[in-house]
Amino acid sequence: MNFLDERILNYSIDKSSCPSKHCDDLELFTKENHPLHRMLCGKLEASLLKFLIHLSGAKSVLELGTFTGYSALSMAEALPIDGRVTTIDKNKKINEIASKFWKESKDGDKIRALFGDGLEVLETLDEEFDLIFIDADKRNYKAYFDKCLSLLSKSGFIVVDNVLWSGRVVEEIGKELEQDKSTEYLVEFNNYISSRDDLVKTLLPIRDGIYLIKRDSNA
Ligand SMILES: C[S@@+](CC[C@H](N)C(=O)[O-])C[C@H]1O[C@@H](n2cnc3c(N)ncnc32)[C@H](O)[C@@H]1O
Repeated sequence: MNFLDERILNYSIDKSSCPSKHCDDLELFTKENHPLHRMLCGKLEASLLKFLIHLSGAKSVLELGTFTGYSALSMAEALPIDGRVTTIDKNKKINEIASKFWKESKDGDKIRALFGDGLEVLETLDEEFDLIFIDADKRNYKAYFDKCLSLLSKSGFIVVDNVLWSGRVVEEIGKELEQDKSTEYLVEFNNYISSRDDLVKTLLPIRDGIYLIKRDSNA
């Protein structure tokens, strides 16, 4: 869900540095060919991810939830030549779309795709990441976060998508909107993050809610 009026969203996109035409083609292809295209992070969030990479000088990015490879390619475009995006997804089939578009992009060879259950694949990694983008199943958000924190470089940060879950996180359980399991996981996750004094965090009501989190170096 977008919390912004569509005209304001489009105006913001128009005034931002957005992913390339190649990413636009991938986004369009996904919209025309995949029933779950709403899972795409979209232009404005991709623009924010790119900006954060430029701002922080991140070189090593980890993503949980590749889908058709849109956010991975957007982030790869912002990385220096020796930068790398490692992206994990359990669904190898959708990844065929990602691979096709990545191969056609000059930035595609910065992307390494790993397949399997997110938590299991995370256990196999023993390197540090400057930016970690969590955008997979909501059930495992807390477990992903805890593991990802241990893989973060000293000045690294974590971006977590969909934390407002179309606004359901503020609905009272049993009232108006039927609370689904994912809402419960997200409410728990958001409470967990906000309760931790060792973290600096800001929750942005952009698109479906984006949590930016890093260790508090003063704590
Ligand atoms: C919201 S989509 C990712 C969208 C992508 N980041 C983008 O913006 O283009 C979520 C992805 O998480 C993957 N996923 C769900 N559960 C998973 C799990 N347990 N392990 C790994 N990937 C998982 C799904 O297959 C899906 O492709």
